[in-house]
Amino acid sequence: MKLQLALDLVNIPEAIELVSEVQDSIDVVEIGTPIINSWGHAAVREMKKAYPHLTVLADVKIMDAAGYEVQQASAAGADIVTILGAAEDSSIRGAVEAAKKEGKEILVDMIAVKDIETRAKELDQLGADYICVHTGYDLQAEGKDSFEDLRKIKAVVKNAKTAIAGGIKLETLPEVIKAQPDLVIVGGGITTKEDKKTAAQEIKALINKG
Ligand SMILES: O=C(CO)[C@H](O)[C@H](O)COP(=O)(O)O
Repeated sequence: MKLQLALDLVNIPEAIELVSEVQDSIDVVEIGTPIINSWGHAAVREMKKAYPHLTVLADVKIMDAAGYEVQQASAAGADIVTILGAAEDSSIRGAVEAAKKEGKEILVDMIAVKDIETRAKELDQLGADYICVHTGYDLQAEGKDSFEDLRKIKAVVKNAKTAIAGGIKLETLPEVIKAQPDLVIVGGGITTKEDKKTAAQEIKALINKG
């Protein structure tokens, strides 16, 4: 199990500064959608330049023109690029093809997908590298989580790696670990803490215990 730090509500210098505190505990650093919407691919480029040893994920949440979008994010330095599970199959195929060509990976975000099991099976066949269950901020505010969805996709996915995102913190991590995803994505569970280094270390230690 790997740990991905999601950076959403910071600017580029703040993102780079924050990673300096936690880099020893994380495997992947995510440039979140709000950062990319505000500052573009420059955020991906700057992060990769600052931490070439870290895997950088660009959370561009692609919905269309997938091959082009993957190629642009890859050129900026992204190692993993996200696309929405609700996108057309042809877009998923385009994203997977473009990523393969660049030696990158695709993470499919299942946010707002209603029939998680059926779509996860299809995405697995279409060659997704990761399939990620995700409770976005708006549903987190209604008290929802993705633990049950993770168990559902784990039961049907044969080739892709699995991931989970959305409101995960130290207290809820044991529930996540039980389902054994390949990638655990944590944003606020680290970034909102006064002592981010310790928060990341504690989360990583629990993940390493498995
Ligand atoms: O993609 C996202 C929101 O759309 C976030 O990056 C993801 O939900 C992880 O952040 P948090 O742990 O704070 O929920």
